Parts: sequence; C-alpha cells; structure tokens
Amino acid sequence: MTTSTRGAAKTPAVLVLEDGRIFRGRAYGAHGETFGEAVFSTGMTGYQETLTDPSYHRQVVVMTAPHVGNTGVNDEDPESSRIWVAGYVVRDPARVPSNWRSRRSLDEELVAQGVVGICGVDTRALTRHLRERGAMRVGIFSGASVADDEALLARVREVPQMKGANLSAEVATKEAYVVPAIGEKKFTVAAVDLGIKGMTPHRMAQRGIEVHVLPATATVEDVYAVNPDGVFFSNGPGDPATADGPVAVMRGVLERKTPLFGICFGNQILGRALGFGTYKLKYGHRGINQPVQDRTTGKVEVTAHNHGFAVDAPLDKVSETPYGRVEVSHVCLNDQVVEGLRLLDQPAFSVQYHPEAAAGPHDAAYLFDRFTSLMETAQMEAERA
Ligand SMILES: NC(=O)CC[C@H](N)C(=O)O
Repeated sequence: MTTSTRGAAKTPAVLVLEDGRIFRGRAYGAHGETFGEAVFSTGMTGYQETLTDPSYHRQVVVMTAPHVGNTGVNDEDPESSRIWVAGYVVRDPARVPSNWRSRRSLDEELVAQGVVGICGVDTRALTRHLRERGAMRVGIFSGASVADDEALLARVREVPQMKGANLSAEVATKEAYVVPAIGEKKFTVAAVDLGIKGMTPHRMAQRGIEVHVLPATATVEDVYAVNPDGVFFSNGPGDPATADGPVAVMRGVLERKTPLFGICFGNQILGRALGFGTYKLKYGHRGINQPVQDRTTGKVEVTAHNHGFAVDAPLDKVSETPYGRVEVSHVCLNDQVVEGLRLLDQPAFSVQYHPEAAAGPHDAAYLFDRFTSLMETAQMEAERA
C-alpha cells in the first residue's frame, strides 16, 4: 500500500534514556533531535488535547495506546495555540487518518510544528521501564543525528531535570484577555494562567462566567483590578516548589476570602499557600482513566490526569492552617495520592486532576458548579450584609 505520511518512512531514529536504556525505531514527525523528561500517558483517545496541553512543556510523551493518529488532526480540539510536548513516542502511527473533522495527518502536523518523534518502538516495554525506574530524562535522535550511543547518552545526561524547573511563565499568556460568558453574564472570574488549557475558561463561560485570563506574573492588585467574584489558578508545567510568585498571590486571595478554585498546578499552589509541601511522584499520573474518590460524597469518578508532582497533606485528619481548617477532599484510588483540597472555614478548594475533561470523561464537571455556587453564596451574603 502507498502511504500518505512520512511516518512510515524508514529513517532510523533512536530513543536514549538517561539510565542508558536504548530503544531503536523510525523517525516520526519532524526529523532531528529533542530532549525532555520521558513520561507516559494511558489515554486511548485525545492525542490532540495531550499534545497541546501546556503542562507537557519539556516532556517527551510516550503513548501507551498502540495505534495513534487514527482520526487525524482537526482545528477544534487543540487546548492551546501550539503543540507543547517536547517529543512524541508512538508504537504504530495511523497511515491513513479517517474522520469527518480531520484536516491533515498527525505526522504532517508534527512536521509543521517541528516536533521530533519516534515510532516503531515497543512502547509497552518502555512504559514498564518508566514505571519501574521512574520518569527520567530522554533524548530522541533521528536522521543525521543518530550517532554513537555513548555520545548521545552524555547529551541526555546534560538535560535539565524537571525537579526544580520553573516553567509557567514560558507557556502562559503575556497579555491579559477575556473569555466572555456564554449567555447571561452572572460572575467575573480572574484566572491566573500558569499554562491554562482552553477548555477551562470555556467550562466557566458555559456557566455564565466572564473569565479574565491573567499572565502568570499577575499580582494581587492585578487580580483585584478586574473586580472578581472568584479567583482561579490553572494547570501548568514544572515543579510547584518553584512557584513562589503564584503562592504569594494565592495567599493574598485567601486573606480576602474570595471564592477560590484551582486545578492541577493550582491545587499544588493552594497546598503550598496553606503550608503543605509538594513532592515528585515516581512516574506521575497521565491519562483519562484514573479513579478518584470524592471523600465528601463517597462517589468514585473516572478522571483525566496529568501530574508528576503531588501535595503532601495528611489524608486522615483535618489540618489547621493560617487560613482555617483544611481537608483532603479527593484521593486517587490507585495510589492514595492527594487529588483535592477543601477549606472548611472559607470558600476555597482545588483538585489535582482535570474536571475540564479535554480529553477525558465528564464525571468531574460538578466541580465547576461547586465553584459557581461558592460565588452565588458569597454574593448572597454580601447583599445581606
Ligand atoms: N497539569 C498540571 O498542572 C501539572 C502540574 C505540575 N507541573 C505537575 O507535573 O505535577
């Protein structure tokens, strides 16, 4: 059969892990070389959303789904204006994409955006290796750059670590912008962009919220300049231990007791603002099939995740903090990692996972309603006072 994409071209490529394990395959997407932290995603669908999620900045993503690219690339599903993954690893790229929305093949899109990938590698073996040894630095080399393995390994060992990486400002908007409410406007939210996914303000807009998306460097004054009914802190790449600026802004919001919601990086920032530590998980949670229990209702949700760090908060007791009592509201049932925090004495909460569900199941959509009801209650209280 003739092939329509370069994915099946026989240019050799090599994937070199920092511990010296090497996988050989074929070039996929752009030819050349790339470096990052090797992580795996178990999502069977939603590769466009994964590729364009700014939280994947500086990460080389291995897809555990064996066949990727089947539905091509459309203009509706990206979560931001570009692909952010540093490199892409798939076992068997679709040679002929087929979908009514498809505009081009995934391989063409990777080439157009200069994203270096590799295909034809045993992604099951690679994933098992990362699970056993942990996420680690990696390089992908193809075409002229496939040279002697020792030299490539030496270069991989020079790549900066994800631990200690401060990356939000590299991916967030430089200028503030507004996402208008859909239908009648009920609330204004200031959203601090640490690497926000497009679906997040959209989920708020669907609930009558006008979202003012602010740069990662926004100050407390910038946040309150939009006269917000609620404040939101987004997902984002890098190590939350480096996010001192957003932690200080969040403390300013907690002091004013404005309704507050955080997702993923936003959950880690809330954890830090309350005085908890964060730590790096061995290989993280990435995919759209992670079981999380909402400990308030006991219900289990199937949820979308993309995190390599987590909050270190006690699961079995209510913690006293300078901002009142806090409980761990959600927990991952695979490994008991903290997946949500809730303040008991003021209207603030956050989750480590992705209720915006792009891609992923919609089980957690109620969290946007919880945020909306916190703003409703605050508004009613203000009117009564
Ligand atoms: N999606 C996110 O916000 C990720 C948060 C953080 N960079 C982590 O890896 O844990």
